[in-house]
Amino acid sequence: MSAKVVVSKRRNVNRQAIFLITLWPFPEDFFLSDPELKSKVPLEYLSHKEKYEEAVRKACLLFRKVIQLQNEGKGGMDNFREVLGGQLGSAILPDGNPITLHYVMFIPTLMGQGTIEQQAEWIQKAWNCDIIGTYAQTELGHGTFIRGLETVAKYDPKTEEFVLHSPTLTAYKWWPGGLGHSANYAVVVAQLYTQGKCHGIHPFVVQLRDEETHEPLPGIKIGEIGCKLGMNSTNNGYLGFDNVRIPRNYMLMKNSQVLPDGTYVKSPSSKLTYGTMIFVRVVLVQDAATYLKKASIIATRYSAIRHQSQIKPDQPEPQILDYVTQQYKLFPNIASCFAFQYAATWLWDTYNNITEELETGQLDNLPELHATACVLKAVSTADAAQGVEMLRLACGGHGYMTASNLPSTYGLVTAMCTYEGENTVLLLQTARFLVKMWQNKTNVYKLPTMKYLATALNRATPFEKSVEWVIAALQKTAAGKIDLANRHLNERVAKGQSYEDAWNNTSIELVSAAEVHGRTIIVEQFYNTVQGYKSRVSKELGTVLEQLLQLYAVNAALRCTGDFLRFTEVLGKDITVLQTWLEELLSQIRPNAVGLVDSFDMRDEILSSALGCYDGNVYERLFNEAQKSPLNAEPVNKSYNLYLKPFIKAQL
Ligand SMILES: Cc1cc2nc3c(=O)[nH]c(=O)nc-3n(C[C@H](O)[C@H](O)[C@H](O)COP(=O)(O)OP(=O)(O)OC[C@H]3O[C@@H](n4cnc5c(N)ncnc54)[C@H](O)[C@@H]3O)c2cc1C
Repeated sequence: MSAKVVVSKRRNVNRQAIFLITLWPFPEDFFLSDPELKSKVPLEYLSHKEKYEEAVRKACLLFRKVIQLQNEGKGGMDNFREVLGGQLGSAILPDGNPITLHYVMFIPTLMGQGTIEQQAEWIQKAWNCDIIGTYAQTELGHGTFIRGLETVAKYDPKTEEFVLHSPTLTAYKWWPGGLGHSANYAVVVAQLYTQGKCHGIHPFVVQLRDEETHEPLPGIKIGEIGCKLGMNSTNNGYLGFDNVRIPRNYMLMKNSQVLPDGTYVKSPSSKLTYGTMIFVRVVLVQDAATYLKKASIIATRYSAIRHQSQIKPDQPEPQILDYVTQQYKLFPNIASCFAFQYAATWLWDTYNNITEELETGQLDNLPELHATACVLKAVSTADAAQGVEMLRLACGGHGYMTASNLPSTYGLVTAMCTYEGENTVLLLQTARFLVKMWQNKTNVYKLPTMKYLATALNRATPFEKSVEWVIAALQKTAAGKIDLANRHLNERVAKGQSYEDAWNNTSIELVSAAEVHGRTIIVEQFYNTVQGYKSRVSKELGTVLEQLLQLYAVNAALRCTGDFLRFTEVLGKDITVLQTWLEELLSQIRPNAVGLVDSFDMRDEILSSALGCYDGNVYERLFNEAQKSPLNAEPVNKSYNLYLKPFIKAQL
């Protein structure tokens, strides 16, 4: 039953060089060679409960090993990032990790919003995993509109305690990862009342379960929310409070405070509370790149193995990779992997620089960072989700198999479009900042990602076949769309609509303007990165990176031809040139396609895909995976005698 095939045409790319550009070293073997981190039965054959129990077992072992590495001085925070992210993390826990929120949200919120004393009290315990936390913000009735949250924290100066209460069913917390049965603490976001006045939402540390028995504490109503499209081991939970009392100093008070007598002291800037959310959005851009890389490797390698139909009647079936429509499904996604990777790296550096400024009280660049993180999170996760689905379709029927790992990768990636800010809502937030900047253009000159707005609209952009032209045309289009949306907004207000109604009525255009702005940033960062690399890498590698950059740019241009025709000098004949350019690039990239995805350097254990393995033994692996179905453990299933036989043999 062997169908040994060697994936061809791997030689043309300097694999090592791209690897150095895109990844950092990590002791994967330490994790992947541990038999205890492998599942004995494929997860899909377990019950919901068994899946959760298996995920907790593995998650505990995983973090124990990370802590062991830390104690041995091998690696730092990167180790956590790796086991929580889309590579090793999703390989070992393909349906989600019930402890992720502890590291991704609970600890960062303590660090970002706790006072020095609160950090001293909580962070060591959290790092040691003496307590396991989650972040409980979303409620059954409200997610996006956090000001509408209903959970109440009322201060009682007599006992110096807050009383947490869920006044309605819709006030129940709903969604937090690990909340169901894993965490024993949570940062809970609730409406703060003191001295008879509501001061809006604030974060509180709340103990949910007994530290020994893990039983829910009195007044805590807690459970898991049930099955989802994906991430079925993340143990997303619900939580209600029945007048639960916590000490005053359990409110995280780095920014706002409640004094013992109940006096409320306001935060110097409401923007300071954005920190954790921005951090996670920045990280998600990297995750979008990682998941898309995974799907691109699987689909591209499979396309080199799969032979189907005929291009010419007298010739053998070609590799499906030779069909141009197949190349169009695969290669723009490969280019997107590079684009998102470079955008993620740039955003991470920007985030770190601005966070350092915040520490010195300098808040000037925070709104731009917020707007940029919103738009990049929205565009990269939406494109990655669409890309993974496209890559799944590119694998035909076998892409629909769980064994391809494409369905569960889609489950993980599409969730990112919703959590940490639903994408449309994030685009509207960026649009709000763009409109503000547009209305006061003198400010725009100072902002690195938006200074183009000051001049783009009036700049001539005669068509030429170059990435520089695509960037200029995208900038002009973004500026044109913001200008038009702003005009329509003002016209609606002039006709008597309230600003809020006018905003809502203009929101399709606003979202679209923000999206083009995001694409402009991504192409620009890709361009800057490739220019920077050119002098440092071999000529051949420089050429391949340039081809990928061009492909990403021309594809971005072709995705908005309608807008280009409206807002730039481009003509119908120029679109034909763009189309031909795209086709030329597909054929130039074809010989390097497999080498390029190999350069992402993901091990077979991380891909977890019968279709994507390095050796190309697709059919053998698919067949072996099928043997793991519990139905194949016996030749005749009992349902035959119980139902099928009586049905077939029935004398009607
Ligand atoms: C897998 C997963 C994990 C999660 N983990 C956590 C967690 O750990 N902790 C936590 O607290 N929460 C968590 N969440 C919740 C998540 O943060 C929310 O689902 C998300 O913020 C979206 O809010 P929502 O569900 O209320 O959607 P809604 O806001 O109800 O969105 C529904 C629709 O309404 C639209 N809409 C809403 N507001 C506007 C507006 N102002 N303008 C235009 N359109 C609008 C949206 O675009 C969308 O199309 C998780 C969610 C998922 C799916």
